[in-house]
Amino acid sequence: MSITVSDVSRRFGNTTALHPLSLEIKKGEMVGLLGPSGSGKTTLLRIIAGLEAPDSGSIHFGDRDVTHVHVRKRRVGFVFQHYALFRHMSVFENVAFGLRARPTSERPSNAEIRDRVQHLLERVRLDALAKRLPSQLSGGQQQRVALARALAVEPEVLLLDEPFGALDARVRLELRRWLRHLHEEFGFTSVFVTHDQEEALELSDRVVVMSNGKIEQIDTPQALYRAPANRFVFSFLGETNRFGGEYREGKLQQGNAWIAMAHSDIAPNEVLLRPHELMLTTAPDAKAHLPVTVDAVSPVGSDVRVELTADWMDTPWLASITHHDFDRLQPARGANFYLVPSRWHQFAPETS
Ligand SMILES: Nc1ncnc2c1ncn2[C@@H]1O[C@H](COP(=O)(O)OP(=O)(O)OP(=O)(O)O)[C@@H](O)[C@H]1O
Repeated sequence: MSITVSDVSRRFGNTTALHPLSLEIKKGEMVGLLGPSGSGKTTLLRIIAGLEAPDSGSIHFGDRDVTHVHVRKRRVGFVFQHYALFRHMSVFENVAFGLRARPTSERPSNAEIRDRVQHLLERVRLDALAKRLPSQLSGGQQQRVALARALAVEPEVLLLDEPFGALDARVRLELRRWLRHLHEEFGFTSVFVTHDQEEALELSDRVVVMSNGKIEQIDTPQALYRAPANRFVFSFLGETNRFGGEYREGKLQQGNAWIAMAHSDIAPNEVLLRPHELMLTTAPDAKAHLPVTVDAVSPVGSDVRVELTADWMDTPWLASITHHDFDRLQPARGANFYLVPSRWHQFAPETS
């Protein structure tokens, strides 16, 4: 089922939660709505679900205009972070609930319900726990029940609002993979809300980046990361170091620091750099003079993250260096080095 959002807007009193925006989600696609708190992600999801009415615009599922169709008749499945399971019902009954609640004419037989629930519980690897109550499950297991419950009614559209928000990092990672597999097996169209960049980039076919009730960019994760449309998208998608200064004599300068570069009309006074685009060295380069002092070192992970300070910075910078360079340079707290950038980025200033 494709979803078409056309010129949808929504205000709450004086707050504009959504400026008129449009979005086309293809059948079978998995789309992540990504943005900072208050950017309008949940409002957009709730309007697609039918839990909230837009002030203007329309929502179509395929050719069907569902703008004024009640949530119960839209045949969407939900998984919300705080959309708790029924506490007094077993895992099995929680998953069966949506089927049993159907009007008699549409309700499957008890045997069919049993088979379908059984199959779903196997898919989420909870068949052994079918008789337990939700309180006897871990948080990750509960979210798997919530997903099975949403899928039991065979929705063509699955909507998820921060579904794994409350879980620890490892369980999150496991559930993400598992959601992706189910998505491919069942072929539904999914829209999920997250403020976690990594989650959006890993799960989505396309990501919708939002800020202040507007869509900043809609693209595949790769295209978003490689070709961000603007400064906001660049900054939001990954850690960013900022060098601000004045352009003089072929260099962008700030205090005793400078980077040699061609003049830029779009952003003459600023460049942005990712942590992995910086090299830590013991001597300055002919193209850049960026003296820094090591403030903290975190050698956990595939790279070593080094936090750096200097008088010429607005806020501390982050460089990520290889373990090999870390062993060679031994950057202890308080030690002085230079940074050599391999690449930088320039964008027009943000307007809002
Ligand atoms: N029921 C409501 N009444 C008043 N204001 C609301 C209501 N729902 C949302 N808003 C406002 O609309 C804006 C968008 O909120 P929304 O919940 O859609 O953002 P979000 O991107 O999902 O944020 P978060 O990640 O914090 O959930 C915010 O400024 C919010 O305060």
